[in-house]
Amino acid sequence: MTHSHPNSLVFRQLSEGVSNTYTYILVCTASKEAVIIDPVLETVERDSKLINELGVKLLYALNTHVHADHVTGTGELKKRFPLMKTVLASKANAKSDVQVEHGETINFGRKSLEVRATPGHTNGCVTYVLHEDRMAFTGDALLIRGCGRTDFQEGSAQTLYRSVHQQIFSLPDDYSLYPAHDYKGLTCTSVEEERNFNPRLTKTEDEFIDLMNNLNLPYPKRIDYAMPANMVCGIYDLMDEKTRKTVEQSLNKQK
Ligand SMILES: N[C@@H](CCC(=O)N[C@@H](CSS)C(=O)NCC(=O)O)C(=O)O
Repeated sequence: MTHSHPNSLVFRQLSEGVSNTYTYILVCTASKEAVIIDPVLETVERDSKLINELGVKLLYALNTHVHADHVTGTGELKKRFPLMKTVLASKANAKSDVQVEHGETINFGRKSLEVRATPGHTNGCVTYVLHEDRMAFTGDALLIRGCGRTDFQEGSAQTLYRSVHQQIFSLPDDYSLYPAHDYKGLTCTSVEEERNFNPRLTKTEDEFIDLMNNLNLPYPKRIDYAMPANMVCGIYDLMDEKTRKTVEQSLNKQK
């Protein structure tokens, strides 16, 4: 891994094409300590290879929330990097090594991610803010020109609207925003762009609630096994037998 400045960051945005999920790897170059955000089960092999090639020490695998559309890669990553800790918000009421609260930080080397609670898509959704590099990882709370749906997993349009306005749009204009998904090939946005051009979040709160309550989206195809699997961070040994078998079958089908 090459780097020019002791405080610099190595940053990788990785995509998974079936669920259109983005995974992020962040490395503090001074210490070579790293975190991964929202890894996906199907791409664990690829991500592990990259982590090894970069020669870094993976400290944490952070899930921005309990995903409903894909199985997290954190369980399989833990087998490959046994010292790594899984992280979820305590509000997710799930099993993880570390449970974070609003206002806490996750530290790797000289870098520090601030945890901001951004519920609404789910109760346990958080946004991770890396102030020194002017970046935030918004999970499904804020998507590029969109936002996470609010019709299951304790979703609430009013809560989401307030989360985005109070916790994400309150960041400086030039902060780059990285979502957990994009369905149109876009990769990154900024606070200023979303404050001006997000077709949902520029509406009034009442208009937003009305719009979100009438999206009528089909349920994610994998929700029935992805949610219970993600409630235990994708760790096979902690899954009930039916969930574990379904996860294994779905993985084998894709090989
Ligand atoms: N078709 C996909 C699910 C697509 C979907 O519902 N995406 C979620 C985020 S993952 S739960 C979402 O919030 N979308 C917002 C929107 O406006 O579409 C599947 O079957 O997995």
